Amino acid sequence: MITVENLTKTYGQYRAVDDVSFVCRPGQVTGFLGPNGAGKSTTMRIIAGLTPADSGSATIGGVRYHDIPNPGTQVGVLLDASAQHAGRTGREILAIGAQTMGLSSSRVDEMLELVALTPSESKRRLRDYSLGMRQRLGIAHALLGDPKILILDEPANGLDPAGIHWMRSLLRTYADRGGTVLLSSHLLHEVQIIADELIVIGQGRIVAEGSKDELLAGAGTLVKAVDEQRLAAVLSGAGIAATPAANGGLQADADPAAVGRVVAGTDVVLTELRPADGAGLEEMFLQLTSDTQRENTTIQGASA
Ligand SMILES: Nc1ncnc2c1ncn2[C@@H]1O[C@H](COP(=O)(O)OP(=O)(O)OP(=O)(O)O)[C@@H](O)[C@H]1O
Repeated sequence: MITVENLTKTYGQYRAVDDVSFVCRPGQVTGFLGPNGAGKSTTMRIIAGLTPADSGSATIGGVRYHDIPNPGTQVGVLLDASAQHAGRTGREILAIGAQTMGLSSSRVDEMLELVALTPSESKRRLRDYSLGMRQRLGIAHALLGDPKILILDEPANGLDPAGIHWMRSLLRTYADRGGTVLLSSHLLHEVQIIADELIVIGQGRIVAEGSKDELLAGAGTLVKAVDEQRLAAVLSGAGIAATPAANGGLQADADPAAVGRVVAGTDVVLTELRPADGAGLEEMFLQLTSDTQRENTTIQGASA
């Protein structure tokens, strides 16, 4: 379990992390979302003992990162996939990691296989790796010591669609086996698929947190019909507010069952009816992290 309590970090006059508190639990993937400069990396660096906080605390299993014996066997960290010696080969980087953690060298081959880096790729120098290959190597490095906790900053960055799919199943399996994952990303859709819990940060402050289902529950319904004007009229007649959705159709301010019930007794022919999840997260992200939202009230999910 990762516990962050009232964490604050200031650079000069600028408060990069402002009284941030959250918990990441075993068996769950916690998505850490926020726009550029929101304070995600700084928070993760503090948790991983790389940046000192001004105040507050960050512990892993109740212990500060620096106080964990052989930390790589407890916590896997990937903050910057390029932050390795560029002249070393992928295999050398993993071998040094294994040696430092006192692991058998067979672990290196296991990890290379896990992240699908071929023997010939593993002999190339890091400077010749693509970003996606660096991410794969970084994930291999984070998993080397078989830790129960993973802290990953933008791990999907640079991965191709197959790579993103691969990472998603890897992290899902890891969490389902009881692992704790804290993962930051700009890829809202990706986080939406992968995460159980969401933490949204804007200008150093947490603006929303809770289970994904709770946070998206209020997103309403995406509904499309052959005749959308007629649909809009029917919804409006039933007292359901609806606005045009970004990719066609209407976003109705009611759950799908309520919308379906209203439409069922009319001549409106629906072509789509579903929870407006995708649009919901993006809307929420933009709304909660816009420049004017610094003083916004935190939205708390019940199970946070
Ligand atoms: N060492 C530093 N010195 C001065 N300012 C810093 C330092 N590190 C981070 N900051 C500032 O703190 C703020 C938060 O940065 P941080 O890297 O944590 O954001 P982020 O949410 O990870 O952003 P991104 O998504 O762009 O990576 C930014 O305004 C950044 O400029």
